[in-house]
Amino acid sequence: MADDRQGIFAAEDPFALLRNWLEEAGRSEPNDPVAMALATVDATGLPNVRTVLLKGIADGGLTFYTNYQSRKAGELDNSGKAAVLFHWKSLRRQVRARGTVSRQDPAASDAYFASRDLGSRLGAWASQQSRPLQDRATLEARVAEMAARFGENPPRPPHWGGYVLRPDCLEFWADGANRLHDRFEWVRDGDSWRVTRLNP
Ligand SMILES: Cc1cc2nc3c(=O)[nH]c(=O)nc-3n(C[C@H](O)[C@H](O)[C@H](O)COP(=O)(O)O)c2cc1C
Ligand SMILES: Cc1ncc(COP(=O)(O)O)c(C=O)c1O
Repeated sequence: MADDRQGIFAAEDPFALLRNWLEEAGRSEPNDPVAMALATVDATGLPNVRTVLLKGIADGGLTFYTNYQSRKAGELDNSGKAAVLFHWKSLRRQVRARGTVSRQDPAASDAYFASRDLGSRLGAWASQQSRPLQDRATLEARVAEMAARFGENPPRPPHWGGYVLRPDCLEFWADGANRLHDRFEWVRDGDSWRVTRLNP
């Protein structure tokens, strides 16, 4: 097969390509260029999806942070699998990735948590993410309680931290005229990647 993967699709590996596209999206998207839809499945196989922010790309993994007692955490821990999707409307491009997922090394989660602003650190203590909440005032009272308990230096809550998604398949898509889009799928093949152009 002729290798016609050039221009915006040219890269040595899919993570370098994703970084390039994220950099472009950072210049053109009005908000949250790192926002990605995170898909999981529940114990019955029913899918679930919500947005999270990508916070790092390293060693073949994509990192995001959340509450370890949330609905998504239950599904991630249970299945060990996930998929993510970026859609940058300003670029008319999308990227998807799927693979295995595991909790991040606690020391790395500590370091990221420490970099967050104080309000968000207290918020992570206060929010029982995905569980019912009686009213807004209850949440605000919990934030005040946590502020009184921890002051300026809250440690990372045991119920909050990172996940690392290690994709074995990523697809890069760019809009084309007449819906004849360009698509390239990268599939892990041992230590390297096999790239296939797909029909639009
Ligand atoms: C742009 C955007 C970014 C978000 N980023 C995160 C995130 O990084 N981590 C997170 O836990 N929730 C994030 N959320 C909230 C989630 O979409 C979701 O509502 C929450 O995590 C609860 O999901 P769950 O009940 O499926 O666990 C974000 C929402 C939006 C719209
Ligand atoms: C509940 C929640 N946790 C985590 C994040 C992302 O991490 P950070 O707040 O550190 O940017 C978001 C971003 O919207 C969020 O809504």
